[in-house]
Amino acid sequence: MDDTILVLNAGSSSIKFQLFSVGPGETLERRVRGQMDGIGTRPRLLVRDAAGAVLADRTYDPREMADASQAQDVLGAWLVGHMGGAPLAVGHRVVHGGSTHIEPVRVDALLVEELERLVPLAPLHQPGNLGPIRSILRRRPDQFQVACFDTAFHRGHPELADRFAMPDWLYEEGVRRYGFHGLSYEYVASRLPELAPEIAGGRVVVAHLGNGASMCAMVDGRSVDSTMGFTALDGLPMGTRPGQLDAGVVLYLVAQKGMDAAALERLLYHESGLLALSGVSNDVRELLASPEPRAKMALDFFAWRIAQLTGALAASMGGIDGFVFTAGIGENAAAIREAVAHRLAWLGLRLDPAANARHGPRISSADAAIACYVVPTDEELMIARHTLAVLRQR
Ligand SMILES: Nc1ncnc2c1ncn2[C@@H]1O[C@H](COP(=O)(O)OP(=O)(O)O)[C@@H](O)[C@H]1O
Ligand SMILES: CC(=O)OP(=O)(O)O
Ligand SMILES: [Mg+2]
Repeated sequence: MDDTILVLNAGSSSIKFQLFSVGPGETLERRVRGQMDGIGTRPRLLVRDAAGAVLADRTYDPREMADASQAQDVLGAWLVGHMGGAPLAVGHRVVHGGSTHIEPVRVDALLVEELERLVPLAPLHQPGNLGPIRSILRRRPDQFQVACFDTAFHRGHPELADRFAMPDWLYEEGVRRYGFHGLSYEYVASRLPELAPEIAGGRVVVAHLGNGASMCAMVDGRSVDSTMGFTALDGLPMGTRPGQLDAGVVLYLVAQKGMDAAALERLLYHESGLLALSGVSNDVRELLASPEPRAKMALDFFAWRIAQLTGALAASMGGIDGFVFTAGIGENAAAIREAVAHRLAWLGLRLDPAANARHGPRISSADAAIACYVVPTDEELMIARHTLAVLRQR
């Protein structure tokens, strides 16, 4: 196992992992790819080898896997049993790096302590990211571990995109628009020169549509704006998060409804979004299959907000040359892509229905003014590249 890199990516609805072997010339070759999802509802562990053959496919009783920390324990046990030894390094996605942590960095106890302070800024993710780091640090203190930050790719934003219109002291203490899904955007940016050379150097909106969803304004492969802000609550509506919200709603809930921080956190991170609008599910697969009018309304709301915020990001870039869909919904839901394109027809986004149905890569029609692509993301590969680089710098 001493030539492998293990990568863990804990998202809001899943824990993904991949095992890579480091080949000659520092190439990374995927050996195993797995995912634990449906945590709390229909927990399922699905693991495949590089050729796609299923290595494990197990479902669990939701009562024995009600939260992410139980899922981590089960996954940890599976990995220990199947990896046959310690990897060269473990790379982790850490959703919030705050204003000080930008570059991927080797993990030590002090770092974990600092990242722990950011838990209130990413309560849905940071605990799930730090749990495995802490547990490996405890069991195998010498294991080389690297933290890669979801906020890093956005740290070069111009001042206007980095600020709220609020007093300076808040900005100074870190109340800024960070942006997230940066590892995904960084990976997409690395793929564009090969997959979409005509837009790679131009102005591109990348839509990362998963259970968490955001969009990035990318100019020449660099992020200049994002729909997410201080936390992963801003911007688009998501599985269980509302997206952009008038701050007056929060004041009203506190002053008139007596909600405390814990109740607000539950409402804003777990009980809003597509789940609340539809009353059916946070999972777009279920919403697409549902006959409920509210499920259709929730999906309309999603597409409408994506279209609206595309206008905002295009304004940040002074125009738009390309649009890229990625992540669970963006890569798989042709109907959502079609609904977004329909609402952006005025901007010149038009799809080729056959290409859209086969999920790309290029899905825009020949007469479209904006080139449109589906680019499957690979946050784990991005993390593995960073992890190897930090390991070699040692
Ligand atoms: N075939 C599909 N059709 C529509 N939506 C899908 C499909 N497959 C996955 N999804 C959506 O993708 C979401 C998960 O995306 P993913 O990027 O893995 O999320 P996260 O990393 O936030 O856990 C699911 O909630 C589901 O709504
Ligand atoms: C930042 C974020 O929302 O991540 P995810 O989509 O993995 O939940
Ligand atoms: Mg994700």
